[in-house]
This record gives sequence, structure tokens and C-alpha cells, in this order.
Amino acid sequence: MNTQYAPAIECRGIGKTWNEAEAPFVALQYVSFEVKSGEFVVLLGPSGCGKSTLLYMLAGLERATRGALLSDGVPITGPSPERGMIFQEAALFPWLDIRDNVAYGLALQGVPRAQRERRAMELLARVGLNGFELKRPSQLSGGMRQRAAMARALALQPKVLMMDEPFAALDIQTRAKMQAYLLQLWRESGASVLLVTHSIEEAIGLADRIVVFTARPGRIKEIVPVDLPRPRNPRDEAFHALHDRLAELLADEVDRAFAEQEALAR
Ligand SMILES: Nc1ncnc2c1ncn2[C@@H]1O[C@H](COP(=O)(O)OP(=O)(O)OP(=O)(O)O)[C@@H](O)[C@H]1O
Repeated sequence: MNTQYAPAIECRGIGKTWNEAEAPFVALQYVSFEVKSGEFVVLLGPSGCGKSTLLYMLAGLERATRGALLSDGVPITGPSPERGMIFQEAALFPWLDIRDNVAYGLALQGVPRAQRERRAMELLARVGLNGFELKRPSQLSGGMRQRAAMARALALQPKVLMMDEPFAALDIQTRAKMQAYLLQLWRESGASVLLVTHSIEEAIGLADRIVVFTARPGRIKEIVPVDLPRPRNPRDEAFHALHDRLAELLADEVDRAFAEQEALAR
């Protein structure tokens, strides 16, 4: 297959049913979209619609029950250094300093110590953590830990960076700063980004395109392009208009998701 012009990521008719044999629980249905090379795509949808499940499948950590997931035109069968993953809480090793955390994947790839430490130091400087290289994760703030996690993911020069609500645990000011860092790293790295969020504002602030999901079973409701110049200002009229439109698209879905969760709790 000529994979030269294949999208960085492609979901073709994806479905995911948990516990299919005994008590099937359909999480996702008929999900088809692609992420182009260098594109920033955000997955937005109500709680429980399957956004994280989809990201885990693309990371190669879960299998789809239907359809095909491709990376650069090649079926995804497991995790790969070409697809980096960042979670809501930075998953750093607590016993290593952050330089060694960032260099960890390079060590696994057999990169010599001096070279990987140099690369880790460069990346930590890029995310504004110079001077903190020898600290343990517990000695850093949440935002700093998340920047270290970004540096660690970027160390392996992934083609796609996948992020599951990476800033949800941070306060609003730190969140805004982290979004700016992310945009800068995205531009410099040339990687594609696929980011999950609940926040309409975050989605508009970051994305080239927003994939809006329905309540469970998660299907694509609409794919919304964001044609606003960056940096984007939430006070701009065009930002507001898009916010209203997305809020309207999501309103019924959030109600449905809430009703379902209440019913399940009974
Ligand atoms: N391992 C699992 N086994 C069974 N059901 C699961 C499993 N993981 C997730 N689910 C269910 O699949 C559905 C989708 O979950 P998922 O976490 O992907 O949703 P989400 O859109 O990321 O939600 P949130 O925004 O609240 O994080 C949910 O109903 C969830 O309870």
C-alpha cells in the first residue's frame, strides 16, 4: 500500500461493545473520521460517550469490536512510539527525576546515556522546566508535571500526540498557560494532535477541527471546522458564535447522558 499520503490517523466504521458475549454494552457506533498529518483535532462530547475509549483504541491499548483503525495507512495492532499518549494526571515515574522520566523511552530504545540526557534537557527547557531537571515529580506542581509529561511524550518524536483531558485537573490560569505551551509545541514538532476535552472553550481555543459526539452509544454528531486565526480570543465575536453553536449541538446530548447515568445509578 502506498502510505505516503495516508492520513496520520483514520477511523473507519469503528464500534466498541463492552462485554459483548454476556451483557453487551455499546460504547461507540459507526465512528469514521481522519486526522491529517500536522492537524489538531479535538474530540468533544458528553460524559460516557466513549471519547477515552476511542483514544485508548487509537493508542493500541484497547481493541475495537468493529471497523478499522489505521495510522499512516497501517492497521493499529498495539502501542507504538509513533503515537504518544498523555493522560489527565501526568503518569510519571515517582522514583525518577524528571530528566530521567523524559529520557526513559529513549533508554528503552538504546539511546546512549549522554545523548538521551542532552535530549531530555533540551525538551525540558522547551517546556519551561530548566532548573527543575533533577527534581522528582512530587516536588513539582500539577502544571509542571503535565509539562514534563509533554516533554516525555515528545522525546520519542511521535507523529501523533494523543491527550485525554490533559488539563482537566489544573486551575484555570495554569490551564490557559498549558494550552499556549501545547500550541507552541504542536507547531514546532509538526505532529498531529488528538485531544479529548469536555470544555467547549478549550476545543475552540485549540482545534483545527472539532469532532462532536452524541451521548452513548457515541456516534459522530458533526465535525466542526474552526477557521479562526490563532491565538484565539474567547472575547471575540466569532469565538462566541462558535461557542453558542457547539453548546447547542451538545445540549441534548448532555441531557441524554445525564438521564442515562441517573437511570444506571438506580
Ligand atoms: N473497561 C470497561 N468495561 C466496561 N465498560 C467500560 C469500560 N471502560 C469504559 N466503559 C464504559 O464505556 C462508556 C464510555 O466510556 P469512556 O470513558 O470512553 O467515555 P468518555 O466519553 O471518555 O467519558 P468521560 O468524559 O466521562 O471521561 C462508559 O459508559 C463507560 O462506563
